[in-house]
Amino acid sequence: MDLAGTVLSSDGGADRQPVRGAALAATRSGKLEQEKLSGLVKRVHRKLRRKYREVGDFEKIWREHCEDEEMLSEYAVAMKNLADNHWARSCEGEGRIEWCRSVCQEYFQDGGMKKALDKDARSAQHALGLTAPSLALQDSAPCRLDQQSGKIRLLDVGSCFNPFLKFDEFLTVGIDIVPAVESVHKCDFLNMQLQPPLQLAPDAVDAFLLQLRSPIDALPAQLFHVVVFSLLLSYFPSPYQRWICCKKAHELLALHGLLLVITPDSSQPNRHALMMRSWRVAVESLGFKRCKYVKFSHMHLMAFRKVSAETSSDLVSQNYPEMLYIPQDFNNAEEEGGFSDVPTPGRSDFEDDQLARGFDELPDAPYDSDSGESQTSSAPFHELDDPILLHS
Ligand SMILES: C[S@@+](CC[C@H](N)C(=O)[O-])C[C@H]1O[C@@H](n2cnc3c(N)ncnc32)[C@H](O)[C@@H]1O
Repeated sequence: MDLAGTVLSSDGGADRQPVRGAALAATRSGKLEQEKLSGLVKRVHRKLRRKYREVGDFEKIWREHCEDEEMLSEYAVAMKNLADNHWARSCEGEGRIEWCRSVCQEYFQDGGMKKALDKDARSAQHALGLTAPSLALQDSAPCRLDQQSGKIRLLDVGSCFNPFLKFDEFLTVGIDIVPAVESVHKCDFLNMQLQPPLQLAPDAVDAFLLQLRSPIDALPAQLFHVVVFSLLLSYFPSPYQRWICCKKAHELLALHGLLLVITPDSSQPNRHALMMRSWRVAVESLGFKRCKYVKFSHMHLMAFRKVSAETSSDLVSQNYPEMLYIPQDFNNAEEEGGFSDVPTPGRSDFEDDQLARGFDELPDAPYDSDSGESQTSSAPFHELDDPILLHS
């Protein structure tokens, strides 16, 4: 191999060698750029966590964080660049968006919602000891999609570059503290206010969404069929902010709507089984029921149905917000480069029991643990292959 990476061959292909060398060089420089961009994103996450640990006052550090426009703009450009030029080019990174899309199609368009409601009704009958079909089963009319446009109203929180905009079946509202593209509205979801639900016909609700302009400070409750948190919750340095987001999502969703949560984790499926069980309990406590859970190489992907009209937030008897933890919440060594993915304290009997039960949770990729359906027959899901970013 010469200095430019040209490989000598015996088949007279010397004229192809410079091309191959150039391709190798381009791949290498692409990788380097990807690492640089991922590093920038990762540094922003780390800085926020470090400040939270040092200062403790989340309101204060969040205000300062949102005021640092230069840093946030660099972050937004880096995320968009990663999506456009690195993940998209190789199909990496598209997986999570395609997964969200296919879950919505199955649920809203291919009878998934009706199946879920019928199942709920059967379980309720069973619990009451009934055998004959009851009214509940016959009347399980799903929340109707807009009769005019038939579009699925989707709120993408932390949208950055608006990845759902290109899909016709969605009426997408993308929001972000620092939008990377014009179609995303500026909005801090943590501080966004909720208004009473709109009392409008479905087509007027669509018109309302289409006329929204930046910045968005408030949104009416029960407005959306889907809320997406794609790589959002781990942005926050404390479980409490994750909890606030999930609670708000519940309030913003129509009954039977879906919350889709994607969170990074490059470890083996069973490594954080206890953590994912904990997330499930916390999110379900708000009035959701998890209906899908898959683990890709670098992330967990979960779908929760809104099953109760009321948003319950019983913070007294259980410490639900704390249950939305991530390994980095406990990791003090990450700044020194001694990043270890998860704390490893000794376990109590109770924790052992919880851990054992956690293993019941696990999807055996590509198996979907909650629907009980194999995904091998569905369209292939590509996985985000950027452990550098995902370990941030
Ligand atoms: C890791 S990026 C994920 C981008 C995109 N959803 C994806 O899956 O590639 C997290 C995004 O969440 C945004 N974000 C963080 N806190 C937010 C908040 N309180 N309200 C709205 N967006 C927020 C960030 O600005 C950033 O664009």
